[in-house]
Amino acid sequence: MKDAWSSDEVRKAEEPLIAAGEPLMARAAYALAQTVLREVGARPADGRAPGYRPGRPSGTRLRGSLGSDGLPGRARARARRMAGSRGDVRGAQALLLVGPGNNGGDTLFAGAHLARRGMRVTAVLASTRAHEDGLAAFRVAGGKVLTLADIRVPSVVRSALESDVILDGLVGVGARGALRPPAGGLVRTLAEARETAGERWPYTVAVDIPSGIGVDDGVVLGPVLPADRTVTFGALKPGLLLPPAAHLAGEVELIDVGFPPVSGSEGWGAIWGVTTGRHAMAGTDPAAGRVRRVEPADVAALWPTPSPHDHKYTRGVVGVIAGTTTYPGAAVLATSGAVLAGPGMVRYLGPEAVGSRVLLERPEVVVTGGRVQSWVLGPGVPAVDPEAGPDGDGQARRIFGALAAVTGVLSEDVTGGKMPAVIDAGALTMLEHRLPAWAVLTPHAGELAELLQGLGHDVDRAAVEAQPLHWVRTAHQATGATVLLKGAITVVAGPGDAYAQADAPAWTATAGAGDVLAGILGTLLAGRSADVVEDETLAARLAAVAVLVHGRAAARASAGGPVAALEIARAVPAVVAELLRD
Ligand SMILES: NC(=O)C1=CN([C@@H]2O[C@H](COP(=O)(O)OP(=O)(O)OC[C@H]3O[C@@H](n4cnc5c(N)ncnc54)[C@H](O)[C@@H]3O)[C@@H](O)[C@H]2O)[C@@H](O)CC1
Ligand SMILES: Nc1ncnc2c1ncn2[C@@H]1O[C@H](COP(=O)(O)OP(=O)(O)O)[C@@H](O)[C@H]1O
Ligand SMILES: [K+]
Repeated sequence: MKDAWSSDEVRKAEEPLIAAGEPLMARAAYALAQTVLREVGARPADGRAPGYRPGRPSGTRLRGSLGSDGLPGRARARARRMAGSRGDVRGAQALLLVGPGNNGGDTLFAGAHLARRGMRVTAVLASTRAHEDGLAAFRVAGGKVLTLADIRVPSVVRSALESDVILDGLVGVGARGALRPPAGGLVRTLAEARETAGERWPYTVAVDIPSGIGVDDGVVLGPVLPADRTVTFGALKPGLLLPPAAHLAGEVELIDVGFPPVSGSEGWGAIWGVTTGRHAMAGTDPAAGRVRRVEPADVAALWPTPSPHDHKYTRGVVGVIAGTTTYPGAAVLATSGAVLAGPGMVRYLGPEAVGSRVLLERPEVVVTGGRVQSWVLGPGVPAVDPEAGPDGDGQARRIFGALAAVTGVLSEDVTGGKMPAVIDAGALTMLEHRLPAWAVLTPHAGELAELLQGLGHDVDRAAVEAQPLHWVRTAHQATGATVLLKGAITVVAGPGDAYAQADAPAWTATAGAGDVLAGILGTLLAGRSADVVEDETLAARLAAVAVLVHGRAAARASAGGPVAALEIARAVPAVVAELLRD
């Protein structure tokens, strides 16, 4: 599990370490410089750093821990390797964008390392203030210092285009709001120049965060220079995991500067004396949990893996109400996703003609009613038209019945107990009662905007995409349900922690992929139905696991090319097997 720390949390972690005289900035700057030396040293003969591809997906890679001398272990090993190819970086050019705070300080100290290794390094100070010791060290090492006030933006752009690498050290966790002038104007112009330059633009490294992103909520309120790599210190920040900001961070490299290790809420509680697992944090709601990302290594502990004592009914039965005679494909895709994620059984409820098509693809599906341990409601079922009333071959009527069980309107004697559910597509327009956290809404941005409009919020698709965490949390609070907002980075929030998953290739944006996801999640909820009802934070975690498995299945089926939704479902068993084995 990857955990992001809010800017306040980072400060609280730094305070005692700084008070104890730990050289945090020296470690940060050293590791940053090693990264730059590695990237510049590996550049091809044409002078461009490798790996720059506009729009390539972001990922997160963790660095090694600190060595006994307080320096990051792997970075040290790299430094020795670099010594053999020292000439590689000599004469290469670096441009530093330097702000007034410690983020600028990190950048100046890193620039001093680069200059000592023979690089030609220029720092552009965006403010009248700069980190004094950093500036002194940079000057002593032979770095050239310019101020934005003296040289003006067009000359910085020219200098950028002549450089091999740019370091963005304007603001870090001390940032508040969009970048203000003159830094804002500089970054806007550089971002435009990058668009024009394409592949000719130098390798760009963001120091701690890309300056201008919302550190704690991932919003992008103004200009940001997209980075190829972000070297972040101590802990990940929510804005490096959350859309839209995470799309601007490139590859994220986490440098251990000596913060205490944290794994999950327990470790966190131990550090801060918090025992509830809930804590003031990132994002917009101080009562909400942290921002996290489920990783492949987390899946085995959460996946409902059968034991020798199980039979099909103990493993969980998924009930799918999806598809109509007009949209039969969604029924095939949702049941396929459910079956191939490995439940005890899948029941399908719907028009006979659709059931027959489901059976052609998946003969394992049972097309009669009966007890289920989770519902998958709505894929391929049209939105309810208030004028015309329920329709869709009786699917809306069936969904209203299932929702009555999920919301607790029907007595448990009738329903057989509390019932988790995936509520997708047309079923999102049929919500009449408050939902439990073990009901998971799975809208895309347009559907979430419509849902929120129905709840009285003035919001459209673009607004949801601009502030996904905020609106997902708002929808959770308004409905009670766990909410999963689908996208290139899928955001999930329920009671407690939120999750931001970036597992799928862009080819996944294809009709029917969401239906498969609904089926996979249905199987997870059925397999762990008792647990999700017991622990109201579990549905969000399982939803994040479903997104991870779905994304990896899409990547496997795509193999870098186009992918059809049914092929995503077909790739699920191999992906799950691999995740359970590792
Ligand atoms: N505290 C420490 O010892 C360490 C801090 N570290 C670095 O220090 C950074 C935090 O440093 P600071 O707290 O000094 O803050 P920053 O350097 O992130 O930024 C604060 C400065 O930027 C200005 N600023 C804030 N918002 C702005 C905006 N929207 N537009 C333009 N200017 C804006 C502020 O007026 C202030 O002068 C981290 O991100 C990290 O890079 C690292 O060196 C690790 C150790
Ligand atoms: N740019 C993208 N990159 C990766 N995955 C994406 C992207 N856009 C959408 N997705 C994923 O594709 C799926 C599309 O689902 P959805 O919009 O519900 O389509 P449908 O209703 O046709 O099944 C979701 O899992 C979503 O997270
Ligand atoms: K920065």
